[in-house]
Amino acid sequence: MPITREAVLGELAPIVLPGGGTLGAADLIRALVVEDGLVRFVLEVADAEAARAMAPVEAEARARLMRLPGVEKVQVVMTAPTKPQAAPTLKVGGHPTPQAGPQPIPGVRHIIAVGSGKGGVGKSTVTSNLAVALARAGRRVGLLDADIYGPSQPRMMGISGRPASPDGQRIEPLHAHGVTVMSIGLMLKEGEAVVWRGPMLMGAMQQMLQQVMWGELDVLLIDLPPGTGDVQLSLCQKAPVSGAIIVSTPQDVALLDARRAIDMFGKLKTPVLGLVENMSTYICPNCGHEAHPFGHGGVAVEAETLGLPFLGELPLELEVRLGGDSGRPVALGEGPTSEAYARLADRLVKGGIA
Ligand SMILES: Nc1ncnc2c1ncn2[C@@H]1O[C@H](COP(=O)(O)OP(=O)(O)OP(=O)(O)O)[C@@H](O)[C@H]1O
Repeated sequence: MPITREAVLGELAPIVLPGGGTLGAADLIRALVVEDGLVRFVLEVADAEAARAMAPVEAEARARLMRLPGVEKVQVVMTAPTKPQAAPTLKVGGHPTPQAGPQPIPGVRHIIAVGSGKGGVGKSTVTSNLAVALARAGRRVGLLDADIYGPSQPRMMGISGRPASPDGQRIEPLHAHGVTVMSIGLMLKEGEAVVWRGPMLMGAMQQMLQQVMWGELDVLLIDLPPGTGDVQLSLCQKAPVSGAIIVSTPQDVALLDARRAIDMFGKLKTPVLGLVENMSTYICPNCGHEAHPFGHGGVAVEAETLGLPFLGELPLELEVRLGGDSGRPVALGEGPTSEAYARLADRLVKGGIA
């Protein structure tokens, strides 16, 4: 049986702290990730001295979790919260400011999150191409790259450079192919985000949503990190997300992961708009032969089983990768893939969500 977050939290909550009280009541667990046999989380402590005092708590947490069936590895990191900055700063990733529930982004009509159960299924490719297809259909489109662990939109959309901030508070997004673009990758030094904890991710998401000057947009697409984690949670808590699109390849394993992602959006009360099958049909550029290297139709069947809309199939095509690597999404041109994206865009527009 897979380990659940609830089981992990249930195991950790009763552990007694050195100064009295319990771990659960003190709310010190951050960035909990439960993935296959691995459980990792951050214990937030006041300072180095508190961290030393917490060593037995950490040991007990490890021991308790290792006794849970299915747990193979436990990673615990203790960190002290960063001190609040005195002046407004453009530093991305500070603690979030208190916010009472999801807050609309002024000027932005719809927010669509693009997620996937696992990495490498083409989520970023789909997001950039869909953004371009929507812009070609006359929509005012924004694209936020929130894939904190592997931001790829600067490369895929062909943008670079640090965004300007005229007043030190608001951030000016960049523009490419008719789309307003912001990537968390443009604000960070390489490798920086990898060490971020839950609250810092929340702060960064809040900044990207509220401090970027998005202007008037019909739709803002958000390229999420793969899987289910703190960024997804922050986004759905901080912004009124109209819905989520789940990208998957036809392979079963990807589908299993996709199901987890769908489940998470359900728990976060974010409607799943539908499933997209990427890397579906392969059309040989030389002879025109159609093949299905990863199987075919699995995502449509899964969508039906789950009672979710199937939004379309996107071919596996060399041009897609070349377009992504050169900063010119294939949806800018003509051909079967571009047409498939135009159909997907049209569906969203006709559905009144883009
Ligand atoms: N339909 C496609 N045809 C050919 N290549 C594709 C297709 N979709 C994606 N790719 C290529 O597959 C690789 C992974 O795609 P991408 O980065 O979009 O995946 P991802 O799901 O966003 O991954 P991650 O979340 O790990 O960043 C890229 O090199 C991309 O160009």
